[in-house]
Amino acid sequence: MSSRLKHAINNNGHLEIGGMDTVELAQKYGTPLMVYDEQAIRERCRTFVDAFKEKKVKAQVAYASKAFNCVAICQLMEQEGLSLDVVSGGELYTALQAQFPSEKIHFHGNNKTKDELLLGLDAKIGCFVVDNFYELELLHKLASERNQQVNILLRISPGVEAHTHEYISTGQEDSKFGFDLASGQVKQALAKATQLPFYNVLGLHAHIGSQIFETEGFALAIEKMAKFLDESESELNWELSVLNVGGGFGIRYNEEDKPLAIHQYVYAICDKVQQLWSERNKPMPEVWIEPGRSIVGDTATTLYTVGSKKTVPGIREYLSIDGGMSDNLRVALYQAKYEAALANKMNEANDFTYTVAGKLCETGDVLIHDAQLPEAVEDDVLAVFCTGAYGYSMANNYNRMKRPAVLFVKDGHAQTVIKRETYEDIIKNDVAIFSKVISD
Ligand SMILES: Cc1ncc(COP(=O)(O)O)c(C=O)c1O
Ligand SMILES: N[C@@H](CCCC[NH3+])C(=O)O
Repeated sequence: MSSRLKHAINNNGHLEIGGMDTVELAQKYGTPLMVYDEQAIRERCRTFVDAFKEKKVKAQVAYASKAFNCVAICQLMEQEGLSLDVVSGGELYTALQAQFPSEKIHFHGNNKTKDELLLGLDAKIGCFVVDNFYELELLHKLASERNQQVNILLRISPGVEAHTHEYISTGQEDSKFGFDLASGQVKQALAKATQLPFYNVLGLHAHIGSQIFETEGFALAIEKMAKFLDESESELNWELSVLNVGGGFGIRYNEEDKPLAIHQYVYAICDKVQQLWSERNKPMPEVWIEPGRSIVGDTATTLYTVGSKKTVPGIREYLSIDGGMSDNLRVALYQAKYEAALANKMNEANDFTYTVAGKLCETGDVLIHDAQLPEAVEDDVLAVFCTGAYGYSMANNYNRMKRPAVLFVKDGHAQTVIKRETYEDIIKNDVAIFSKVISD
């Protein structure tokens, strides 16, 4: 299969990641196991940052931590000099526990609760991305009660539909996110926000969707924002200093996916802003972006152990593994397609076709529909590639499954960054309704 990704294979014919034999990792740490190539994450971060430097555009690259959030990844992002996008109290709390610099945290969400807003205010985070009129009022009320000045961006819904799965497209008019541009809500919100004394309105934010393979959608959203600013900046006596164009840069999960290189997305965004702002005769704003998937997506591989097989004569052969939709919901949710290999048989021919099924009690719990693999037997190690984004972060305890362990590997060294859940973890919030007295 020439179109497959190239993988490192060691002398034992085993898949290697970060200088580690994945079959040995599976034996030592158990499965399902998520293995992140730490160096690859760092390289993705640097590519984004360097691309802006090459274009000489002042920028903030904020890692969209919803893609994968834990203390270790927040620490890594700080080391790489990135900012952080959070969308909930839980993500914010994790970042703060990791001692991520709060002034580089941006807080998103279409229904941040009062408690979450207070957590952000207490931490003096860098910026709130205000999503709607309710939040515009509420956040200002809370800020004024504390006599605290806050930076905000207004999230707009620019009316640009990214060509992606319906559920991960967010910039269209009919969206739960942001102030609608076409109907005048953005102007109304901006007029209000710029009058409110505890707000420092930095600029606008638009995110058009996820897993995007072209740059036209970003250019269109930027054009729409520039046009809007032409019509409203002077009227409101306000000037935008930050333009946040969100994330959504695509990655290659399988041979159907044809993403651009990271720097091509960044160059296209910078070129468009530079062109329009020079036409507008205005100083360049800071450009902020929020990549999630394109930083971590292709840097992790999930290892599973092969168990039962079932042949449906003349139809298919099921190969079952010890995880499934509890550690990777994306297939059931978006019909996502993944590639896989047998980590212990990397040099064997892929002569067999299997339907890789999870172990959850759900017919739709299939991870790969037609996986081309060597003949698989029990205890083989199945490696599913590109599971780094929205894998662990959407993992769940359906069927009271334990969420997997997560490792960072680098230079022949493995580090646990999230421990495997235990059965004790599974019942830790359960409250018994009576105590059973055991008599002998
Ligand atoms: C507001 C916002 N920013 C950033 C992202 C990150 O997107 P991606 O992981 O596709 O880069 C998302 C998710 O789609 C989002 O909703
Ligand atoms: N969770 C989604 C994308 C949503 C991104 C957040 N707006 C995925 O796995 O592709």
